[in-house]
Amino acid sequence: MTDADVIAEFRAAEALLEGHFILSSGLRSPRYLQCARVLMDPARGARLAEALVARLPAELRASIAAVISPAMGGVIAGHEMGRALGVPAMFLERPEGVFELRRGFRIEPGTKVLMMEDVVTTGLSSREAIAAIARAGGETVAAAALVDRSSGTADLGVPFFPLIRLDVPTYAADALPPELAAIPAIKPGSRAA
Ligand SMILES: O=P(O)(O)OC[C@H]1O[C@H](OP(=O)(O)OP(=O)(O)O)[C@H](O)[C@@H]1O
Ligand SMILES: O=C(O)c1cc(=O)[nH]c(=O)[nH]1
Ligand SMILES: [Mg+2]
Repeated sequence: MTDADVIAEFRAAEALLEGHFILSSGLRSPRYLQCARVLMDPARGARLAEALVARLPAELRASIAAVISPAMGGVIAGHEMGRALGVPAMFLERPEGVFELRRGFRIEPGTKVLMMEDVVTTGLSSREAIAAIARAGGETVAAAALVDRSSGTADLGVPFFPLIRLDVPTYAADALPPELAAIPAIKPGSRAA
């Protein structure tokens, strides 16, 4: 799957949003990749996950025993990666503010895990998820995401395999360009402000 194919999937899902968005990090952006709209079509989600799995080096792919993803955005993406890899898929939640495995999800000590995100902007959520996997006893051998919009700045501390890298502007809240400042801001994600 080429970058143009991936963008066509996002476009077909009406997932390339324009406006004024408050991101998980608090940064502002005129563009938002709404992966939930991409993944609302299970066949599309499966196609994208299979394309991403095909990009993983064979040795790495064979080593992955579980996929763990941070809720909410990572849940369906991680589930589709679990299906494509043929391994269990679990997710992390943060009802107390810190990611943890709940719902009876558990892993054996040393389990080799792929951490799957929908979108990486600053990489903070991914790093928090990887730390939670370590607390649960797992070893994150790689990270993956549908979209890396960090412009190469996100350091996750493990090999990182995004399906597509997109250069999308972000701004500090106190440094907005006038055209963005003129539009009311919305916050689509679930991280507490
Ligand atoms: O790389 P970062 O700067 O951390 O940003 C990316 C994160 O932001 C979004 O989640 P959000 O916290 O908005 O919540 P959600 O997954 O519930 O939508 C997205 O799903 C990633 O987890
Ligand atoms: O950084 C984020 O919070 C973010 C950006 C984006 O484009 N899409 C998304 O779901 N989250
Ligand atoms: Mg998220």
